[in-house]
Amino acid sequence: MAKQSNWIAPSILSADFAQLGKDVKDVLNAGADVVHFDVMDNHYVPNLTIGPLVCESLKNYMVRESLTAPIDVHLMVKPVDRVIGDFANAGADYITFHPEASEHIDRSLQLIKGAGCKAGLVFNPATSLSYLEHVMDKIDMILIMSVNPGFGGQAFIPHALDKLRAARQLIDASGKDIRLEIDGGVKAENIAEVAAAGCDTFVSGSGIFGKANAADANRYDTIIKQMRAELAKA
Ligand SMILES: O=C(CO)[C@H](O)[C@H](O)COP(=O)(O)O
Ligand SMILES: [Fe+2]
Repeated sequence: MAKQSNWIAPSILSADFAQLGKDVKDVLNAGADVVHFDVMDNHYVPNLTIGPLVCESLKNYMVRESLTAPIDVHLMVKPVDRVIGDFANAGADYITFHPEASEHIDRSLQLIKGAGCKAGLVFNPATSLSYLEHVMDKIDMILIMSVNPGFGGQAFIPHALDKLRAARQLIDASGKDIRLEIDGGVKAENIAEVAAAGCDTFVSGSGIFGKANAADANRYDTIIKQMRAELAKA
């Protein structure tokens, strides 16, 4: 299966939550493709962020503003299953979870698909891709973490590039349309190298929102253009 089109996925973890709708609208209008929505529970990871209520508000706002980008919910929660329906009802398009956080990975995937969402597994820097062995036919996305989960603004762990290459081989061998996403420390400076390793979906939080001047409605144009230009080189 050929690599899918490149998607830039701003992580709203680094947005201004006091004006979340506006930040999302402006970054999508600048050319971003997906809204990456980080859910942290202060249990699976040592940080606490946002839940289905915020997802629903954001989805409703996006519908009102005719913004059609998918919402990509990255669950960093344990247990996983109880919140799947809540996020599906709140408008999630993709729901990904960490296999270590689920007692029954196949059941969690079934719950996500049964709720009408696309499903994916997330791999921490030290988590083996072997969790994929029996579920390749049930997933739509593989997310490789290039930082340990829990915080934005961390440095990219280079070993993630080897993991991307290995995941790309598995996807190509499966012949399935599975997106390969990276998350953590992605910036305009390293996005081409990440793409060359086989990635097609690029989460970036501080690399996008950290660069902006809050007063300027076109504040994300330059960084998104720069990322696209780098991707064109890969
Ligand atoms: O899942 C995450 C952290 O667990 C975030 O999506 C990620 O850290 C994005 O932030 P940055 O691009 O600043 O590293
Ligand atoms: Fe994330």
